[in-house]
Amino acid sequence: MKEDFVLKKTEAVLTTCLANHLAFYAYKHPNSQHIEIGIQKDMDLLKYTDFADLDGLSGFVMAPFVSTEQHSSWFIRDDFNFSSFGDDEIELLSQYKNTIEEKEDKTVTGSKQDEYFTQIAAFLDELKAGSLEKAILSRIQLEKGISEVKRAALFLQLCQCYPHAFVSFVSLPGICSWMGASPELLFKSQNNNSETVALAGTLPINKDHIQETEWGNKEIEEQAFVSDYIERVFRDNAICDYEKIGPYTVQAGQIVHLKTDFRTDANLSFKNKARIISALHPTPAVCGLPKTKALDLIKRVESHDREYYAGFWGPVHANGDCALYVNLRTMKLSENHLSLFVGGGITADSIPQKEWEETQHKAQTLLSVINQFVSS
Ligand SMILES: C=C(O[C@H]1C=CC=C(C(=O)O)[C@@H]1O)C(=O)O
Repeated sequence: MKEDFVLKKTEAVLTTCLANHLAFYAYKHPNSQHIEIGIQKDMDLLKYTDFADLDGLSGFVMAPFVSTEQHSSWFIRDDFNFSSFGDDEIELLSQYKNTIEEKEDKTVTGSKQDEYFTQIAAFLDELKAGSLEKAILSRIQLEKGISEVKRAALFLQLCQCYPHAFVSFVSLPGICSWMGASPELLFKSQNNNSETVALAGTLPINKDHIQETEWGNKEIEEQAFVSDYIERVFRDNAICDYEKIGPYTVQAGQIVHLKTDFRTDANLSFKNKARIISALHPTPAVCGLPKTKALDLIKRVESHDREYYAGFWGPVHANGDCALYVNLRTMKLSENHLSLFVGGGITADSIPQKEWEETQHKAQTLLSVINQFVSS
């Protein structure tokens, strides 16, 4: 009963924010159903270049895959924070309105299947020549748009369907709006404990007991690249004392991944954390190895701008704690379209058809929920 009341109120708050063009974020952590909402009163959003500049602030970051003039790293202040619901908040919220109108994204295009196969062939040429070990190829799947009035309900449904994911919805009126259910932590720090994960390798679920999943060499190797990279970042940042658990199999919707957890209680200043975050991002789970060569290949071959896909997002607290997740299983919401961004790690052993199917499975994470709204 109380739960229903909170859900209704959450939906009403988000709907009011959307109607009044207020910049907001909403999210739930993995393994929690508690939804946090933060709303900024004005459109004076903070563009930051160095995460260290956010020291002492409380709000939410949304960082792109690569910072460009069009796609900045944003910080949204939590002028209103609706973690506990009183009676007067919606009333209070109605007093704030931005006049910015959402622009229709005219550049929006999906990736065609034959284009994906041409691109993967270009990736494989480079990988087989040995100039790099792994690179992530992504594509955009275009779907029909969801009207603004249904977006809050869509977010709540995603929260329900993916209890183990970081589910998030960010709306920056006149700039962009994204929603997703990420299985991948980039960096979390709470009470002097810091964690990250190496998540890579994908197979469809086909067993009742996921721990019995039989992983092939390609997946084991691509996940090991990410683990090795994290250990290198820890070493470079003088973190010698850490716990490493895995790799083990985890479920993310109808697919499974290999995951290794890394935890340390090393005393990290906010500056240290900022340095580690910028070294981790973009990890070899979304970019590749070596990082600069993979970035170059992605820029040359992919025909779309990744924007905030494979960037990171999450809350930052005034005491220096943060919980940042890789922006995966995600979509950009435009007036007439949903752009689902999906990708996968390509190595010299990749089989193009299998990689294509993997991106289809990943798209299902959001599609299975979206479809309930399109038909309703
Ligand atoms: C790049 C994506 O997933 C990454 C995370 C887990 C498994 C992955 C893989 O098996 O390729 C990717 O590295 C995506 O979902 O778009």
